[in-house]
Amino acid sequence: PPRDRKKVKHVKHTGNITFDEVVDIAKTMRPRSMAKTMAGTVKEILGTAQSVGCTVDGSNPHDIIDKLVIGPAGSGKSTYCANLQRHAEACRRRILVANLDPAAEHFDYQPVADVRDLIQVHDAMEDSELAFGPNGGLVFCMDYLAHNLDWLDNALDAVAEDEYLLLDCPGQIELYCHLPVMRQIVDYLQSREFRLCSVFVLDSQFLVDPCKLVSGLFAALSAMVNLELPHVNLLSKLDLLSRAQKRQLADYLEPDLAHLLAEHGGPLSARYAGLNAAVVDLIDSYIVWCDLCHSMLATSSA
Ligand SMILES: Nc1nc2c(ncn2[C@@H]2O[C@H](COP(=O)(O)OP(=O)(O)OP(=O)(O)O)[C@@H](O)[C@H]2O)c(=O)[nH]1
Repeated sequence: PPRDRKKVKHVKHTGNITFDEVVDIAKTMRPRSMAKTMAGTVKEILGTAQSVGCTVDGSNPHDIIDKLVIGPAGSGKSTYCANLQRHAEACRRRILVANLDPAAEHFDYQPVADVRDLIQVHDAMEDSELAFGPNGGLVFCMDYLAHNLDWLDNALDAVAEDEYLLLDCPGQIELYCHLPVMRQIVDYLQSREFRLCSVFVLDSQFLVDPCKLVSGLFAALSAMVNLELPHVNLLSKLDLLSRAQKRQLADYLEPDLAHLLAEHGGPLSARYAGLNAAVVDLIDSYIVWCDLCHSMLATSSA
């Protein structure tokens, strides 16, 4: 509100802005921001909104405390959940993890709920009538869960309102990109007052090759559009990057994609210049570049 700054103190802001407005403000403030990346500037703006009492899309910026951990197979979702739970324990805090992967064979966290108590992928594969293969079996199991969501509700009954919950999801990328099942689960959890955001775990190998980078970001983008949740991209396995790749990483965290594709997109890049320009435009319009990095090996994390 307009005010005389010298006379009117302790003004309470009760406004609301949309997340798109936060991103627009971050773009304007970027040259003055101390953050290394655009995502950092967005966080600065969110922090300011929080401190002046302004909500974002109707929620307090700190309100999101349940994370749907998604991403391609083997990208490190379960490892991230286990590490976060261990880290919380070391800080004398509590993070609960629920396993939503009916095909999980091993994970290193103590689950508060485990979908395998409802159905396992082997059930769908070994049933002589169903006789699914591993991928079809997993989709069948997730569909079964979506039709039995009261089970999930009961299993998560122990989770108090202000507790921090991670949902470790399966690695089949089609569940997030075009099948309706994860969206049904998300909608149900939101109707039960879970305040969700999605964490899309992406192997950092994706980030040091421009073509793989585009394909990884497209997968992340389609999950973001399909689930319509606040979305964070998280890079895993940084310890597996070579020294040279680690040096390159900074360029890829906030890249000039058009330049990267033109320089390193392979022999076809000139022929597909128009398509590449459209791809770059689409990604630039929707993705706030990721700067959250994670490594299983704490000593070599970036
Ligand atoms: N070196 C290294 N290995 C990792 C890291 N994170 C995960 N891994 C390894 O990558 C493999 C897959 O990790 P998971 O955490 O099971 O991956 P996931 O995404 O849960 O896998 P799915 O549930 O099968 O999709 C395991 O062998 C992990 O030990 C990391 O930061 N560094």
